[in-house]
Amino acid sequence: MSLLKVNDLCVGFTQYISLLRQKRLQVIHNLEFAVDAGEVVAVIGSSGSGKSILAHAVLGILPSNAHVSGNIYFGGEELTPSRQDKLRGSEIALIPQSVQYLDPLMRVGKQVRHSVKTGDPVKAQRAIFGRYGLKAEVETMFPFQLSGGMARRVLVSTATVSGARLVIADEPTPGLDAASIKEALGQLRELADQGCAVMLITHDIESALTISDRIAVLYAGTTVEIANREDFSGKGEQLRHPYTQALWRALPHNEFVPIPGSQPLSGAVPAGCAFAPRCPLAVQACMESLPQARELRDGMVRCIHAS
Ligand SMILES: Nc1ncnc2c1ncn2[C@@H]1O[C@H](COP(=O)(O)OP(=O)(O)OP(=O)(O)O)[C@@H](O)[C@H]1O
Ligand code: NI
Repeated sequence: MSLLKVNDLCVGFTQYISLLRQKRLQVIHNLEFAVDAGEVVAVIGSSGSGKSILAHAVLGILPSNAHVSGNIYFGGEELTPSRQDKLRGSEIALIPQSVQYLDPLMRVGKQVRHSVKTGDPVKAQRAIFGRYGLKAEVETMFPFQLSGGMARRVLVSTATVSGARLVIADEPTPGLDAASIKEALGQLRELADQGCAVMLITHDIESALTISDRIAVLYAGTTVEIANREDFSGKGEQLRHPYTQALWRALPHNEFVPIPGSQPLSGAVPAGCAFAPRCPLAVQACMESLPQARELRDGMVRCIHAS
């Protein structure tokens, strides 16, 4: 049983076109995701594919005009809004994308202590700073006094001291140099090795592959494939979906061939398989209905051609 399981998730936003007219913008539909204790599962997909919205749906921090359907289970039980409120910041922690999430007016030691749920907060904060190589004087600093790398370590410390069972890292590496990327990813892998479930949201497939056990590939708001790390090898013959194969081939160290066309915008996603207009394998049936999610070779795929 997975610690976190997301089944058939749909998220839409109500938008007002005029004072009296409103419409529903569907940004996630029929999305599947799961992560277990001890695993890192990456969520990859291009900008606008719904990665952050998935994270926010799990955390229960979507804006009030969002409509959510489908099922989210945590520890085998339905993750209701009241459970989300209870578990967020304790059993479920977010490592946010930006260091701007730190309170600019509060000393960072104090911020980290706020997340400690059991035991002595000062002791816990000092121990975690020590583990992440933050010197004793850092606890009295304000966020603006920290380097980018130090600020990120403070964010990871905050998630770690909370004793979370599920850590969601939303784009933890953009703009970092190679050494810092390696460090940030290494910290996530370490959390998983200590028994956490880690959901790693990223654009960067190559980095994701260095630490992830499995990869969920999002396209236009739905999961098109869940693959194992080893499936990303050679020419991508083991990959199940034409989009994942195209992403793999587009990497600089592979064939470096771009995928023609672009991902449809929310609200303009075609019926059927959203990738069909760009897919070399597309046939009439692909345009007609969304392919069922099916298990294939110890993974999942939504494509009628996959075998
Ligand atoms: N509050 C909102 N109201 C309406 N649409 C929204 C809202 N928040 C996000 N969206 C739309 O939902 C879609 C998915 O957004 P999301 O932020 O999850 O993408 P993402 O995959 O995280 O992209 P990125 O890689 O750029 O962070 C986008 O088309 C976005 O414009
Ligand atoms: Ni995002």
